[in-house]
Amino acid sequence: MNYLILVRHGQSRWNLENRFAGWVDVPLSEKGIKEAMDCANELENVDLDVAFTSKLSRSQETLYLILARQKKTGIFLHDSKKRDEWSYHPSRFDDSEIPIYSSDSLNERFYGNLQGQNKQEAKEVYGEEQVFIWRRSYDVQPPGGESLRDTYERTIPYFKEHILPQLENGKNVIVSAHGNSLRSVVKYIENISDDDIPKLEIATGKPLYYQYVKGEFIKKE
Ligand SMILES: O=C(O)[C@@H](CO)OP(=O)(O)O
Repeated sequence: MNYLILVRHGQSRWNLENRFAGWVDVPLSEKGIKEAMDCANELENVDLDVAFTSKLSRSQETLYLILARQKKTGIFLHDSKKRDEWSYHPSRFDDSEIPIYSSDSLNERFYGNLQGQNKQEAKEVYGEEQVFIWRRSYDVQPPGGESLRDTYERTIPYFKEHILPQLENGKNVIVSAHGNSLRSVVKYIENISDDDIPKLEIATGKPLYYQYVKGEFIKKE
């Protein structure tokens, strides 16, 4: 029986400052580093075969800290036409090495014109209800940005094409990503309705653990 672990990056500098981050590549805060290290301690004895992350450094930093605790060398397999010829192919990896695939399909929701804005100030300007709708509804796009549906529509095809086959092959998979890309993944694997998805919050640095059994995801506390 193999498993899927989903981790939202530790607190970022802009989570700390209560600003919309989206695709802005802000790093972890000091507290975020500590959260990622606590998460690493929790996962220390969990055997991992393959890692996926976004193109944003906060999710990559979180992943590095998790792998460092496991004394594993994560090796990025970057996309390029020559990758299979020039890269160090995973078939040559030893037990201390783990392939990392990164994609902007796993990036945070693109927050458009809200990126950089303070969330409290946005509530004062646009009203609390409107900001909640932008942040948590399924279908409504924030100005110039992606709705959760838009995020889902890039995240889930990537999940099906790249992550599911690894699970099908019996691999233990970790995905280090973002609040809204992971809300999409959890919506998909737990079959959460559009009406219920606004209630789903994913905490920073707290791993979600699923066993993968015959095509089914079984959540473990
Ligand atoms: O700012 C963001 O990019 C996200 C996650 O931190 O915010 P929200 O939780 O409001 O979707």
